Amino acid sequence: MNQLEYEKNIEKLILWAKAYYVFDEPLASDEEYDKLARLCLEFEENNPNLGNPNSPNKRVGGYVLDSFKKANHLSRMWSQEDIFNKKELEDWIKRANKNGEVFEFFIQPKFDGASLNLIYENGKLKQAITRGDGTTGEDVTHNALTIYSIPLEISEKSLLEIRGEVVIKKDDFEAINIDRLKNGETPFANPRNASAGSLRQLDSKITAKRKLQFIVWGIGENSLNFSKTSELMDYIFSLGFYKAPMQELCNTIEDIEKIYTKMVEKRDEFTMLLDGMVIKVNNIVTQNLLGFTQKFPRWSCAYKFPAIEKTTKLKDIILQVGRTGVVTPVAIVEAVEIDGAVVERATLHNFDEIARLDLKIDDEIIIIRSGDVIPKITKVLKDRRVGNEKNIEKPTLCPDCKSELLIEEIMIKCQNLDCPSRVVNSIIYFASKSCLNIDGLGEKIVELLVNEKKIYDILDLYSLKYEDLETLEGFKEKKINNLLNAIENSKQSELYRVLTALGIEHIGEVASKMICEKFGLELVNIYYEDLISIDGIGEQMANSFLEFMRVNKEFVLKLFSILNPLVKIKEEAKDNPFKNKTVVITGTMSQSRDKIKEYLENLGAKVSSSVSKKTDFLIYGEDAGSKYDKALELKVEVLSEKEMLEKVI
Ligand SMILES: NC(=O)c1ccc[n+]([C@@H]2O[C@H](COP(=O)([O-])OP(=O)(O)OC[C@H]3O[C@@H](n4cnc5c(N)ncnc54)[C@H](O)[C@@H]3O)[C@@H](O)[C@H]2O)c1
Ligand SMILES: [Zn+2]
Repeated sequence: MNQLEYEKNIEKLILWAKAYYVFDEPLASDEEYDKLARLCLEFEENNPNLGNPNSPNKRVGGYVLDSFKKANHLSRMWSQEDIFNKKELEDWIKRANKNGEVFEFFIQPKFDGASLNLIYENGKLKQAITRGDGTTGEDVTHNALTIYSIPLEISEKSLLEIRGEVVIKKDDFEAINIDRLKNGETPFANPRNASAGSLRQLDSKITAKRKLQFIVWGIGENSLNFSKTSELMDYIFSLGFYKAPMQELCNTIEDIEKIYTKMVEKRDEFTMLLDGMVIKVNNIVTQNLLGFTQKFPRWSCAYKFPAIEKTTKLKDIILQVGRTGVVTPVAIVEAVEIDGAVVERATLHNFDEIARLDLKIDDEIIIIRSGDVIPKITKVLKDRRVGNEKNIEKPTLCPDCKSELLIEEIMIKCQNLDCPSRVVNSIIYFASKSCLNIDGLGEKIVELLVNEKKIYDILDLYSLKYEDLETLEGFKEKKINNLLNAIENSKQSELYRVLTALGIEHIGEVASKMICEKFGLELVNIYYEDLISIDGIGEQMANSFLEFMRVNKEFVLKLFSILNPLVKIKEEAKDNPFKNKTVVITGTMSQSRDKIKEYLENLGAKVSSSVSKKTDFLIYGEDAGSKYDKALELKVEVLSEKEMLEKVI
């Protein structure tokens, strides 16, 4: 990189940092930002006189929003030096530990959110300030007051700065984005941007709605007397701050690596987003000797996890037709490796999402893949457009059977029941695990059977013969027999599985079970009133079910006669004091609670898990806790296990 390129890159970094820190709307993935920052750092190290004083490598990242009152921290806030692998870990330790002492390390998860400094005076929360540039931040005290995990009062009376991360649960993040979409606002790209954006609101009513959490990770100004960070932190947790899981002590690089591997494995189990772990030298005297660079403590570093967000390019959109005829767009992207997997596709749900993202073919995009969730596009990098990106048009004809598509609000549907894609997908669904569980009848084989015109619908499966399959490529004796056996064995499945397998819109496994338990094979003859009388079946479900039966009754009867499904009708319970009553069970009983639950359900009771005004009885065992108190408060009748049994006899 020459000086001109360096200056250009610094300009870019500053622009990206502003977008990220000030507007909570990144213009790049973290990985791209970190890469560029490192390249610039290399230049700065090789050319100490040419470095730009405003380089993000030389300062703590944040900028302060003008609309807020500014406030100073009592002592400086810092960033963390990033490391990405074992080699960098070894280098960091070598730099920190010049004399080769035995270091003890204190390790904490690094939650990704917004940094916040809380000033407590005389045990009272006095001020809450965002990190800003490390010296001055935004005064967000009014918003901090709405965060339940920030105590307003603590028992420590000396002047104390408590530092932590304001984060948002992954589930709450999804909910906020759904809400923002409804209001026509752009969704946040990730939970970090969502927490930073929610903390920096002028109207604290908005912050209050966002369910922010505060996770303490350290302190600033203080007069506490501890010799180890781990002991200091235990004291801070004892003041009433939330203690995150996995705070660990260790001595060797190998142990640090073990903890790292464990934390990476568990990362998806955390309810909040983690982007690494922070390693701190535990001894506070050593910390003071090591001190700080311009930007971070020399006695700690952030060991980053593999990135789950990457930048790539949208190559194309393909259309998939599901079993119900819904046409779903799928993004085909330039292959990119994310956390060990090569990603080439991302879900898009529907055409509204394409419009909302303002996505065009050839756009550069940020894509996220975390855990087992299907990759998703979180952001279109519009400032990188060059002008020849192509619009994505809504289809009017089915990509498979070419019949005209029906546009139903945000859904686009192929209505042709014989559409090959629909047929294939409905057979795949019919054979799937939660339906008839026909082993060996997966996607590829169903496609082959339909394409080779061996079957046209579900019923044809049951008239397949050895000779039909013999001629197909890859079908040898064993495979043919296994498949035919699996199909034969699916006869006599439970009725509710057969009903579920039909894939009637809005009728899933739970609804199927309820309908089958009540009506058995008579379900083909029932009326609206019959259906709606089942608790849990609403108008939409009833209509969908009846419409399906109106059109497909003959087909269903034929299927029943071939399959001869197993019918289990639940007998109506005899009259008793618990019939049709809502019951809650709490505490330890003479038998397992599941047994008691089953017993009550056989009596016709609905067993619920929480006490409310609608609860008729609370049955309690030993050590009954808050549910018992709540029942008394709501004047719900409470019965011991013995009293319950006496009532029935
Ligand atoms: N995508 C972009 O355009 C863009 C732009 C700027 C910065 N960034 C990203 O932001 C990061 C740099 O930001 P940063 O300087 O705020 O650093 P950082 O967020 O990586 O790390 C420092 C912060 O970590 C937090 N933290 C969490 N747990 C902690 C713990 N246990 N102990 C101490 N601190 C803890 C603190 O708030 C601290 O301020 C980079 O990783 C970069 O990728 C991205
Ligand atoms: Zn079609």
